[in-house]
Amino acid sequence: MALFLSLKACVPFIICKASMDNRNNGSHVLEATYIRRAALVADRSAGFTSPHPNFGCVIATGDGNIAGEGFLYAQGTKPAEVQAVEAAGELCRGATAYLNMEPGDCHGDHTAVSALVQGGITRVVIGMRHPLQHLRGSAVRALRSQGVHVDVLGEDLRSKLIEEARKICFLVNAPLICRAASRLPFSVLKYAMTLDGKIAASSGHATWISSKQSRNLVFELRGRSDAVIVGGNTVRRDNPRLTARHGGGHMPVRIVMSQTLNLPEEANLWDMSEVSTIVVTQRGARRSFQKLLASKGVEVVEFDILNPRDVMEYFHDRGCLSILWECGGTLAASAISSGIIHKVFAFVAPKIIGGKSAPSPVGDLGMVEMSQALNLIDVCYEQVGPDMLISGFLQPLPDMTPTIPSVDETFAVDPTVSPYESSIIFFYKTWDPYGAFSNFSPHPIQMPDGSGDYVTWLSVEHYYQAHKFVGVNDPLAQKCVERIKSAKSPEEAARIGRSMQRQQPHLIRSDWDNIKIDVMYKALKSKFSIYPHLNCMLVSTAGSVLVEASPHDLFWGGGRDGEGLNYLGRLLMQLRSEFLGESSSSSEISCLAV
Ligand SMILES: NC(=O)C1=CN([C@@H]2O[C@H](COP(=O)(O)OP(=O)(O)OC[C@H]3O[C@@H](n4cnc5c(N)ncnc54)[C@H](OP(=O)(O)O)[C@@H]3O)[C@@H](O)[C@H]2O)C=CC1
Ligand SMILES: Nc1c(N[C@@H]2O[C@H](COP(=O)(O)O)[C@@H](O)[C@H]2O)[nH]c(=O)[nH]c1=O
Repeated sequence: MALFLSLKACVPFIICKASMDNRNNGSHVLEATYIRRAALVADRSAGFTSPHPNFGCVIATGDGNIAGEGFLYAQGTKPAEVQAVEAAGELCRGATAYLNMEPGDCHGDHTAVSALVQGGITRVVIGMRHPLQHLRGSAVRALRSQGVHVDVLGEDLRSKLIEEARKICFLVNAPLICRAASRLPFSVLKYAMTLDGKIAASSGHATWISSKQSRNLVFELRGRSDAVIVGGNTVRRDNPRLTARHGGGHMPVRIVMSQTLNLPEEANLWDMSEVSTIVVTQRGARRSFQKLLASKGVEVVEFDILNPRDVMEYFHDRGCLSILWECGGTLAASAISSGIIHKVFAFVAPKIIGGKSAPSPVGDLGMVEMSQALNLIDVCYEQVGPDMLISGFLQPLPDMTPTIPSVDETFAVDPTVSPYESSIIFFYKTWDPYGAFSNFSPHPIQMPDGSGDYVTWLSVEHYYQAHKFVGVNDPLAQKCVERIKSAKSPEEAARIGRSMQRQQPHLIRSDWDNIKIDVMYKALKSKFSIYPHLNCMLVSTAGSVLVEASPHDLFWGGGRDGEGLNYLGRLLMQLRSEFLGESSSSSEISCLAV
């Protein structure tokens, strides 16, 4: 089938036994191979069951053999991980489990996690985190807390091969990702056209443009969808059945969009014996015809203004993950203009029909220059019988990588940030728009000293640097504290602190690595509590990810390419959350500690 074909093109069918050496040579051959396989395995239920989150699990032993596999057949059936562990039996001990997606602990019972832990799996490699916010990160945390080593692609493992494998994981769960990110079902526009770009002759006759092989593939595409949708004119012209005759099991619901309800009284789509049909229409349209449809068992849903976006939002709320649009060019143009089409499958038949008025796949989009054309992304070309299938995305799948690399989830630190949040506020130099977030900003703070008296520090940086040496029983360390405290500028304080740390590492307090986050947190809390305008500025960024754009500080900053841990940004987000009254317990602070 089409999506499947695209996957097949990317994934070797026969996964060879890969040697363990591959794992250590940095190229991630083994990880990429087995994750791709897990994604393919995850895809096996497609067409048989209603679209659902696709999970696959592959268990590989230390010598590179596959010991067990499993996939989630349908919601509510045995999890992929449980099946794979059962299949692998004793071979699970010390083995690695490859999962295309983080298990979704929907019911709080951690079935998948428990199966892996009890089976004796010591390492889990995960293709992508769960896209649903309330499940995201939960299984990763649970596995790690039980001593299982977890590597998430794109976070803990990065390379070209890993990127390609991740992409396949995204493809396998594209509908879920879209649904989670946009609250719309994943919409695929499919059409068959002649080589001269017509979807019918000028008479409207269209059977058939594409070959039998292509049409069989369309049945499979339908089987992978929750619903197939056409416009009123296609019903009038083609009298389609829109059933999935692919020998699978799943049949999509059929949806007709018609404003006028000027539809035939007898039509294949009103035959509800195999599968049901829903007609969506404009409020008040042809009430008598609505009654006729109702008498045949066809559900009619009225919209105030019938447009593709409202219809898709409605079907999202009815639980649809994926919709196949098989309409003509009029409705296709309207759907594309509304921005709800994610992917296109175009079957191009080597035929020429001509005809000035013969319809084309997409009607008017209001574009006048080629520079306005929509460019497809991740385009695949596959030959299907005599036809060529060209597929690609009209909009990129939302990136599931945490916006900042995280030991834990940003969301856990600050619930105002959505995992799909694209808005990032970078700060670094004090003169930048959000420069006041920098520790070098000239905002003195008052902090209690050892005896509880409040002492003024010229900046957060002064306080932080000095505390590397506070409490160390050495006169030189005490001298360092004084020197840093009286440094004229934050830069000077940083310079003294860093050079003393390099030159005299024995002067650094022994617990520094454990307490440095807490030291910074206290200083920041003071700064953003003392200055109301700073507090307002911080709170005003709610919902955005804060990243200290330091290219070289990979602990406090985000690094040049996002490789830094961005602890300063995280602490600020945590503080922001606290100021906003969001719950943020002290345990969250300690969970930030590396
Ligand atoms: N080769 C192929 O892949 C395909 C070919 N075809 C061919 O295409 C031709 C029909 O194309 P076309 O007329 O474009 O048919 P469409 O399937 O695009 O139907 C258009 C109709 O959709 C309804 N509609 C409801 N809401 C909207 C909206 N917001 N925007 C636009 N339309 C809306 C209207 O129905 P109403 O008038 O009832 O209110 C409108 O007339 C036929 O000849 C058919 O054989 C069709 C599908 C696929
Ligand atoms: N003509 C044409 C297609 N047309 C689409 O298929 C519908 C008919 O489906 P069914 O009645 O179930 O066989 C029709 O209304 C239109 O949506 N599809 C294709 O793959 N290739 C073709 O050449």
